[in-house]
Amino acid sequence: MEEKLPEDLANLSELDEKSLLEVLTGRFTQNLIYTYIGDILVAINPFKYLSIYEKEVSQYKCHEKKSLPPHICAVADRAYQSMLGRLATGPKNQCIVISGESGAGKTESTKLLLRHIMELCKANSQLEQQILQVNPLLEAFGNAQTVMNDNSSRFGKYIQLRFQNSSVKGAKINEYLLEKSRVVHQDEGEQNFHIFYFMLAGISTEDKEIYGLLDPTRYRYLNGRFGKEDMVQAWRLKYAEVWNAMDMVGFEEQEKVDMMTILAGILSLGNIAFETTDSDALKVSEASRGWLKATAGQFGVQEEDLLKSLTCTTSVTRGEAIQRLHNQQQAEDARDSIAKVAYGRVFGWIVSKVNELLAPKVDCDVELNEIGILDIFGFENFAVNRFEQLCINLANEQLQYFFNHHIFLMEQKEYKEEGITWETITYKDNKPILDLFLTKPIGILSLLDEQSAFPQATDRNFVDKLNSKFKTAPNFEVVRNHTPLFTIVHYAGKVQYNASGFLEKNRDTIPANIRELFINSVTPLLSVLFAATISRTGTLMPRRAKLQVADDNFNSTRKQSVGAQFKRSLAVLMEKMFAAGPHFVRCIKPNRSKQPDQLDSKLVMDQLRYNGLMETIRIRRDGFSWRPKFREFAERFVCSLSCGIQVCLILDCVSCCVDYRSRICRRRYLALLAEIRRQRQAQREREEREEEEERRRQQLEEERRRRLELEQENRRPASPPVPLPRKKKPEPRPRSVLSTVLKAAHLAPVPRPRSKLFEVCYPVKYYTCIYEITFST
Ligand SMILES: Nc1ncnc2c1ncn2[C@@H]1O[C@H](COP(=O)(O)OP(=O)(O)OP(=O)(O)O)[C@@H](O)[C@H]1O
Repeated sequence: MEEKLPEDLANLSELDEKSLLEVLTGRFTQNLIYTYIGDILVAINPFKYLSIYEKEVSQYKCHEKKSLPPHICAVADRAYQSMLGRLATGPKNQCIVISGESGAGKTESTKLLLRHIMELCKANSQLEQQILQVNPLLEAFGNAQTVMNDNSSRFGKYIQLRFQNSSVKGAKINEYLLEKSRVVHQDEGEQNFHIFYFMLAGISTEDKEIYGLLDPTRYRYLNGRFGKEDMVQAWRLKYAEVWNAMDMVGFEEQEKVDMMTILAGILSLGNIAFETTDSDALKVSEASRGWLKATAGQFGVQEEDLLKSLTCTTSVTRGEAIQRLHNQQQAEDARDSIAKVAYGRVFGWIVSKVNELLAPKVDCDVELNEIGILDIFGFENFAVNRFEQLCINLANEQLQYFFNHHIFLMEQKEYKEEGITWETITYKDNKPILDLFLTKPIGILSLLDEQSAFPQATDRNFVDKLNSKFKTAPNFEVVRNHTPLFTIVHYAGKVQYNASGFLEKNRDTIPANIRELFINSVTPLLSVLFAATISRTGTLMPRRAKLQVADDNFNSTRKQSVGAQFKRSLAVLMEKMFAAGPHFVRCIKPNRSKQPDQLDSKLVMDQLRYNGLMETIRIRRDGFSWRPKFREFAERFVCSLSCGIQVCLILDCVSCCVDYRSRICRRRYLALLAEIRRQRQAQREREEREEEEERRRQQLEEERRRRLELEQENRRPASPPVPLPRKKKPEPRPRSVLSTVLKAAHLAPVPRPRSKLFEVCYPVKYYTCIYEITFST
């Protein structure tokens, strides 16, 4: 019989790495890939089909956490119910953060979450189908085969699902940092973006001719390699799926044709090679003359203009156009940067089209709640780490900070507020690393921007600046080398960065002559893409092209650097996430060879360690890891009392710490009652005093009136009048009994609309639950 292993690591009796691994390995062997740490889900990638996503997932609907085995659908259910306000009160918007290294299963988890949320809101309308079906399109253009993962997302995404009450009304996709450099270069064992292979495999012979496509092995940007027949067959099916998705998203025929033509143009462009002549001039090699002609045709521009934009740069200084001839390296860089920009813009445009389609069609005054799902690249540490890795690792630092904030800071703050004796848990606070990156004016990104603004500055200058500013910083290490290297000690380990190309990638400018060339292209989509502006967060904003000349605003407005755009987009993302109720899924990769039923203990332990999961287990184990639903909790522990004011107070009695908690609870409750009684007694006494004084005043008034009458009758001069006692100013009343009581009990009132029967509900934050006290008078 199979051993019953704990479903929640917070319940482990022994907390050491050995027992932790034993439980995870044991569960993995039994195909139990999901395990809880309190309310956090750990998911180990099975690398094989499991039948746990079939009919039984329908049980994960308003389910009690303890009644069903841990599952990704439980996270979807919890987020959905919280968004509807059916669980403990808190922010209505929810966010699910999925993290893990490449190939750990983030994207699969995202798809499962989306699918289950659609299931929960009984989605079968067109919109819900569209939300699920845009995935193949995004994956085709944004994913690629890497050594870590055959279907690796080469961009980060935050999907915001928007709901009106329980039904989904729209969605928005925010994309982050598409790895554009993959278009022109892939490391050994890796491929270009899927779409190139899908297109070459799936396109008909007739269309191949129309788009000017040749044998796939002839393209340098594909490393001259293509797939075996079974692979090609799978790509063919994928191509049909992408084409369907484009129809469904609402791409016009012309747009689809243009898109394919641009992709074909990118492939041809990659084959243009340059050589120097005897006179040191640069020219396109004889062998690639045909490729130049093909590219110009596919991009809808003149061949000579394309050649000029590759071999020289034109800049305008004081009204005078100055031409600078490129050397061979510069011409190759210009070629590659056109390919990267064109591809990046096609991708940005697809995302904007998808967002247009999925935008909520409701009045703007309708309040929509949101569930956001963040699927973003994991921490990266390669043999050579470049600008892209720096940005990716910065994003991961930011996410780790968000995780720490919720799991350690907020949790321990709450215990402190509740007066629970608590041994502080130390954890790796990565705020200093974030400061190292983001502080103005001397954070790494600010210094990079500063150097990028100097045309003469080099990557070496940038690293020298870093060395001089941060040589004593604890998370920075100077590397003495002729290549511009530096090391950052990240939360997940040391990463050495090679700064070659940092300034150019950060500037990411398109020379004005290239932009002008493409704006004037006869391929309408290309023209729109190059006329588009880029928002401060790096989002492409397509607009109608000006067909004659590039508009000068582009050059005059200060373009944001890639680093600044990324920093801003992270800040916007964090703002949204900090305002939402968080849910965490930590994906773990069991082995590097992507094999089922194999678990490499060291690899798993490393991931647990750098994700901070050991500390998380401790805090969840020693703390209050179980946060029951309000209804579930109320059914078990409700008690009702009444005494003049009806007080319905629901007390917390979770099995652990029961005595301690109930004593504290009772003490507070008695103090609350005593305060109510004291206030009422004081009020009664005050009213009695006021009544007595009023009676005395009326008596004196009566006496005085009678004396005056008597004096008038006797026609004698009146004696001096008896002064009337002054009407006393009423004693200041307390604001109200309730407000004083609530103040004494440290509670905050929540205003509710007044009704005939005055009723106010007060949320009482107590340990890990939110309760309601209802006072009715
Ligand atoms: N729950 C699962 N069941 C079966 N297979 C899975 C599951 N999760 C992941 N896989 C397998 O692992 C592969 C990698 O997963 P996925 O693409 O989700 O990783 P990732 O963390 O998103 O990686 P990257 O950061 O590179 O995009 C999938 O293509 C799939 O084959």
